[in-house]
Amino acid sequence: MTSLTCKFLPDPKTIAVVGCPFSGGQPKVGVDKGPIHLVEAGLLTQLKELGWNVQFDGHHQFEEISTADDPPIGKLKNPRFVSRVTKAVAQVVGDHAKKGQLPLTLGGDHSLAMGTISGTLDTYPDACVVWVDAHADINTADSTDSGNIHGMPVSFLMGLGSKIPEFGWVKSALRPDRIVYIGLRDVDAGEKRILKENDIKAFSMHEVDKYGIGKVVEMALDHVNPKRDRPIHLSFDVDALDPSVAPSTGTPVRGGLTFREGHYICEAIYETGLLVALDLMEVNPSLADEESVKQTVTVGCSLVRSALGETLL
Ligand SMILES: NC(=[NH2+])NCCC[C@H](N)C(=O)O
Ligand SMILES: [Mn+2]
Ligand SMILES: [Mn+2]
Repeated sequence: MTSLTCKFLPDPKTIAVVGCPFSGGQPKVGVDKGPIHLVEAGLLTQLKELGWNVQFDGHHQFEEISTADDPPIGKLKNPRFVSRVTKAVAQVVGDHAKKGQLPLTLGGDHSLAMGTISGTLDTYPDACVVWVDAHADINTADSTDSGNIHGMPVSFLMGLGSKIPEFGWVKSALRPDRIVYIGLRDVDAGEKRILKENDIKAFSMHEVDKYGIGKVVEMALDHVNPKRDRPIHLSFDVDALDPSVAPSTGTPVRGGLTFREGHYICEAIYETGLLVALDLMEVNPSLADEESVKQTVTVGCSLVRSALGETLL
């Protein structure tokens, strides 16, 4: 058994698995089945084998807070449902973090990160976020074309754009200099402007090609965590990986991270000993054939293991 290094967590080191079968932040059915497939693939046992105490309260049921009457607010789709679900997730993640546990949130679509990161920052105001994704997910209510809220959680967390009363519970707790992106390659024109205006650090696939993943992760951490003393929230959208590696996801974009580049990021974050929360989002087992689903779920489990202490040697 390995000895787990996580400076902010008391012994026994405990993971609280937060299963979030939720798809309201985007239009494709099936992403709500992601967490069920990840757990059924044996993820909880795999984490126990790494030496973690694993607590799983079952998948959260959000049906009771869904609402039949949820017309768009401006362009935003399912705004009330997304707000209620992410608010509940913020509470659960925050409660686990305050108990000294490491919340592992299994999505579900990436709008859930509005909740997970709120819960983290509520517990660790000094935390920084490493966001691994093909997309920046920083559209505002004004800049979005699609109206899909999974493309907007970062702007909501920063308090950018027009205020939507329904999301009034979200504090503007995320500072632009406390997030760094890795893997971007499909960023909307409005998002590019928002990233520039707010001076947000991003390492796109161009930088991954240019410097290599080792250097990129080092530069990313130098930016958000120069003294390596802040807690880290890692939010991993599986579509950061190339579609040849993780095909079953709602918005695949070619030219993504290789299998090893994705795992390297997770390993390097674990090695800091500063990880306090982890999201794995956007696994959609209803898209693609059976073999591709299995491949995507398997790679999702192994990314999580890498971020939680699995080493190659
Ligand atoms: N979490 C994701 N997969 N996000 C994709 C977002 C795509 C696009 N930028 C949008 O705002 O609709
Ligand atoms: Mn994405
Ligand atoms: Mn995303």
